[in-house]
Amino acid sequence: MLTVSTISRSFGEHRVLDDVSFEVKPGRMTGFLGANGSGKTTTMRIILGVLAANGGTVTWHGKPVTQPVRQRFGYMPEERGLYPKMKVGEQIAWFGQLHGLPAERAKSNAEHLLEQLELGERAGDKLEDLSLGNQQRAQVAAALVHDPALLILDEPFSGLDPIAVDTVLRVLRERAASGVPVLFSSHQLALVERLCDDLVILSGGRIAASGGREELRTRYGTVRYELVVDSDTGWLRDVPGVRVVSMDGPRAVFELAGDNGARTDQQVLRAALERGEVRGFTPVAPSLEEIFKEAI
Ligand SMILES: Nc1ncnc2c1ncn2[C@@H]1O[C@H](COP(=O)(O)OP(=O)(O)OP(=O)(O)O)[C@@H](O)[C@H]1O
Repeated sequence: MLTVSTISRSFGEHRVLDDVSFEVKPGRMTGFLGANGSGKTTTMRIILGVLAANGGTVTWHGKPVTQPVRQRFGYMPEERGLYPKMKVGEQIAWFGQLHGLPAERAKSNAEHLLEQLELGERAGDKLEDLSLGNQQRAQVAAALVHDPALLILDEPFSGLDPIAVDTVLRVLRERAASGVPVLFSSHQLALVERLCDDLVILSGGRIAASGGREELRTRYGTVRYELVVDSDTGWLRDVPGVRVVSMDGPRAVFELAGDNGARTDQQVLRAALERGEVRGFTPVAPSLEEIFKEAI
């Protein structure tokens, strides 16, 4: 497990990170969210030792992160760092060797990864001859080629089409399932919602929220209910304590005012049944977008 404890960092007078603590757990995909400039990349650089913290610690399985430990981390930086003129396959294998793999193993890992990322046929091409999306897949391969014990990925899905997102996602999930903690930043909330187990949300350099996705759903965001009846739902507007979010004939989405929702939702259901047939009555969990807006 990676543990970030009370790290802080300033650039001049600007305090960019303030008392940031969170964990990245084995076998889990952790989404790292925050508005532009909230400090995600700075945090990742500190984890990787590219940048020093002004205070706080980063530990791996409870011990300080030393250079040999860091060598086993996989990092996809924000500023993509592959060589445009070098052939993709050779380049990925070379990155494996840089991280300490023997040449043969680096080569076979590179071949396997490029196949998995559906880039196998482009292994002999120069990086600059690939489309931007395919270059991005090659970046993912470079971060994974040495079978890292931890993965830190800065915006791995930006600029990928939906098919490529699924391909990269499959590869990352496989690594997570084998026990590797994965931390990735993204601005694509719908995507994060679909694929992460845990979330860390930064706001202005501080932790705004962190924890399991489902746990955050119950902690943040207001539960809504969807009611579907045979006739019209217009009467809902006159029920005290009910705030209608949207209404379309027989279908309405509403929230309950106050914290006594458990009883009141049943009262609304009974009121609906008194008026006729009820076809659906379902709590609607808040979306990650709602959680994000509420947390920051
Ligand atoms: N080397 C630096 N010198 C001065 N300021 C810096 C430096 N690196 C980062 N910053 C500042 O720190 C703040 C946080 O930047 P950071 O790149 O960590 O944010 P981010 O959450 O990754 O943003 P984005 O989502 O836009 O990538 C920004 O205000 C940025 O300008």
